[in-house]
Amino acid sequence: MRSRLGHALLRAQRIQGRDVWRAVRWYVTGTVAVQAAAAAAVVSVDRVRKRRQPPTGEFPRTPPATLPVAHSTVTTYTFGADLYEDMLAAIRDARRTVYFETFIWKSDDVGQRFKDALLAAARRGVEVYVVFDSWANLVVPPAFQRFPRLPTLHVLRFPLVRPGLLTLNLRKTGRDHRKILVIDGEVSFVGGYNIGSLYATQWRDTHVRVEGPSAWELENAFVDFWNDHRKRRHPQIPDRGARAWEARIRAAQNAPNRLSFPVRGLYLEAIDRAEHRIYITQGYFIPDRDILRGLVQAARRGVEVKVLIPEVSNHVLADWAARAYYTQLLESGVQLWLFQDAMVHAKTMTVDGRWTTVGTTNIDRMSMTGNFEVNLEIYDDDLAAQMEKIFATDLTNSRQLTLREWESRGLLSKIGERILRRLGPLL
Ligand SMILES: O=P(O)(O)OC[C@H](O)CO
Repeated sequence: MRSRLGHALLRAQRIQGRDVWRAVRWYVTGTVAVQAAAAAAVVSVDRVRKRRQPPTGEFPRTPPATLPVAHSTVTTYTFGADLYEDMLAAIRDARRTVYFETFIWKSDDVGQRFKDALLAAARRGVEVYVVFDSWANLVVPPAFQRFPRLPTLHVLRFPLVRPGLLTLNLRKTGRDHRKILVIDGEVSFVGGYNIGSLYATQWRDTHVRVEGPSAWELENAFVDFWNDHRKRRHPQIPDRGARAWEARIRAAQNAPNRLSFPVRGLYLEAIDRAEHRIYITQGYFIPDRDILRGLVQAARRGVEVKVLIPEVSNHVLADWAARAYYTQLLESGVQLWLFQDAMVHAKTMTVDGRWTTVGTTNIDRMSMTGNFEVNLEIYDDDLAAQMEKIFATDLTNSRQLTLREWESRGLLSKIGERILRRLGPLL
């Protein structure tokens, strides 16, 4: 009797277990299908809109400015053509070493000029080290990604497949999202600019050039990455340790292989310290809960918080994922400014006119805790003033999104946002 009851209970449990499992499968499949449909709809509408009304790609420019910072100089760039000319000139002037690292490297005119300049440097005996990300350049013709064999040219294609994704080993995940150029250990560049003709004139981005002892910060960042990821055929670069201990200019490197993500920490710290103002410029702005809370708390304690993002970026899904946070930000008093007519792709922040960061790190999950990134943090009032001047110029090309406008958006948008907000952690 007891065993018959036991069997019946067991069977009932099994049936219930199967039902639960089936319900879970339906829920997951349904959710994914709804998200895929919403994403497809948003992407299609965006394509049509951009075809009908392509962005003009015009925006006010702030000319490059060079300022003394600590014992070095820092030059700010906000227009790609200016930056690329100076980067190419620096490669042409190189005497000993060129370290060049980029996420995207287009095969267009600008990309070809960089390739030619790097090859010319290697041919005249300069040791040239090149790193670029395979995933980011999947659409670039393979022929462009091939280089002649030269004893002074060392090329590292950061691998397409990152095995950690399959083995759940965080150390073996992440894309190389960095953009660095270092010449002879004396001049270095970093910022948001990838390499390509579009970025030369039609995207608003920010890069800096550091000349002097603090150029070492980015040299060291390159050497660390190279030595950690080089193949057996690649020479090791001597890591000479800190030639500059200068606290006013420091590089922070996000490095999944070291389980180290200090750029996120420097953002959180600086936001936490803010007393007067925080100005952020970002191409993709999907803050995690701590950055969001930091900004909300800063605004609530009376800090003027302004976030400048593109009205329409080149990644419409990132735009939609970002919208999930607008209500909370606007309600707490954070100002959202939408850049007009062009993509703004800079990754910068200034706090209280004292502290600046410029680098490659977006405020999104992939950059903050996923990819290899590098940012400079700079404590200097004059540089912060220059960055605030750039920010003010950008605001003249932006419109403020008010809470009232945001709240009056249509029901369809609200539904789309709810569905697409779950993509945030993937971006
Ligand atoms: O990944 P980022 O910030 O360099 O931006 C790259 C662009 O989105 C390319 O589509």
